[in-house]
This record gives sequence, C-alpha cells and structure tokens, in this order.
Amino acid sequence: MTSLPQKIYPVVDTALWVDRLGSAGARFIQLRIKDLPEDELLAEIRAAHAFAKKHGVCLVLNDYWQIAVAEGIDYLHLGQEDLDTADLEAIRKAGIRLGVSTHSHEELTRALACKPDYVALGPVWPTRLKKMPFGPQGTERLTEWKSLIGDLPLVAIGGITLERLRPCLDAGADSVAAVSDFTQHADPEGQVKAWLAEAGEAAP
Ligand SMILES: Cc1ncc(COP(=O)(O)OP(=O)(O)O)c(N)n1
Ligand SMILES: Cc1nc(C(=O)O)sc1CCOP(=O)(O)O
Ligand SMILES: [Mg+2]
Repeated sequence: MTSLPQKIYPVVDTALWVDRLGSAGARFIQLRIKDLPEDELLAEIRAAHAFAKKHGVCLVLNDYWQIAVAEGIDYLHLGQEDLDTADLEAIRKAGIRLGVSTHSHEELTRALACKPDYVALGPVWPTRLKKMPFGPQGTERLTEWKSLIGDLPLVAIGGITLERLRPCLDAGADSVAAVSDFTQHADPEGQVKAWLAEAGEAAP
C-alpha cells in the first residue's frame, strides 16, 4: 500500500494556487475546478501541472478523468457520481492513482470495490463550500473508517481548520484536506507552513 505524499492536502481552484501553496511547501494538492469552458479548463490544468512539477508537488485532479489520463496527472479524485461514468481500467492502465469520496457505509463499499489508493471521508465538520446531503461525520467516524480500511490511506475533508487538523490525524486520518482554511486565509503561504508544523511534517 503506497502512503500519501503529505499529511496536509490543500484543495484549490486555480493553477496559481498550486504555484503559491507549492512554493510554501505543500506537496499534495488537489485542483478542483468547476464550470470552466473546455479550452480554458485544459489550459488551467496544464498550467497547474507545470507548477506542480516545478515545486515537486504531487497533483490530484478532481473529476476530469479523461484529462488526467491524457495529461499523465499523478492522482485523480472521483466522487460517487463521477464513478458512474469513469473508465477505471483506462485510469489504471495510465498509471494514475485514484482517490474516492465516501460519506456513508454504502459509499465506502462501492469505493473499496474500485481498489482506490485512498478513501476520503467527509464532511467531518459542516462545510460552507458546497451543499451536500450528508451531515457532519465527526472525528469518531474517521476512527471507524480507519478500522474498516486498514492500511489503505484515509483522507479527512470538510470544515477542517488548523485547530481541527490534529484531532483528525489523531482519529486516524493519514492526510487532511481543506479548501477555505487555505484559500480564504489572509496569509495562505503562512497557513501552509502552520499546517505543516502542526502535522509534524518537515518543511520541504
Ligand atoms: C479529498 C476530497 N474528498 C472529497 C471530495 C469531493 O468529491 P466529490 O464528491 O466528487 O465532489 P466534488 O468535489 O467533485 O464537488 C474531493 N473533491 N476531494
Ligand atoms: C469538496 C468537498 N467535499 C466534501 C465531502 O465531504 O466530500 S467537503 C468539501 C469542501 C471542503 O471545503 P472546506 O475545507 O472549505 O470546508
Ligand atoms: Mg467530483
């Protein structure tokens, strides 16, 4: 079982964020873009990929499995709805690692059948980023998930802040993902450094 590149996992929506947070020491970053025209989308993903290579960041692309395959992106993140249309064999053949979202036991069963490289559980706390039909899971659910998936890496997401990072790690998360706590922060680069210190990760 391969371990994840870092205990902190910022999720961002532009290539520029990959450059900024990568320069601050983040080494595992997800590019999550919604609603961009196709030509702009591809250009943004390519720019993010170039910034990721520049900083030695392991890049995760959200949703767009065909582009991940075509561009040779390191990881792909898929939710349960994304799984309906994704070609998992093509993704595997391309050597792309896979993360899958889960919010319930049923979703975990489906995710595990995909033989992912990590499973994400959320929302651990309420999130304002998107509406979802699932209430907060709490950190106890992280511990339950870890006991169910064993060595398979577990990612925590949803409403996570610097103060909530340690409780997630202590509950069994291998890496902790957040959007707002990085991109809405007054000092995003400083926040990456604070998260790395709190996670006990040496600054690269
Ligand atoms: C690390 C991580 N966990 C969960 C998600 C959510 O994925 P999904 O359910 O497909 O929803 P969207 O992000 O596509 O709106 C994620 N992106 N990353
Ligand atoms: C994109 C996403 N997926 C979630 C899930 O539970 O699957 S929670 C979430 C948003 C996380 O944003 P923030 O860190 O700002 O709360
Ligand atoms: Mg998705």
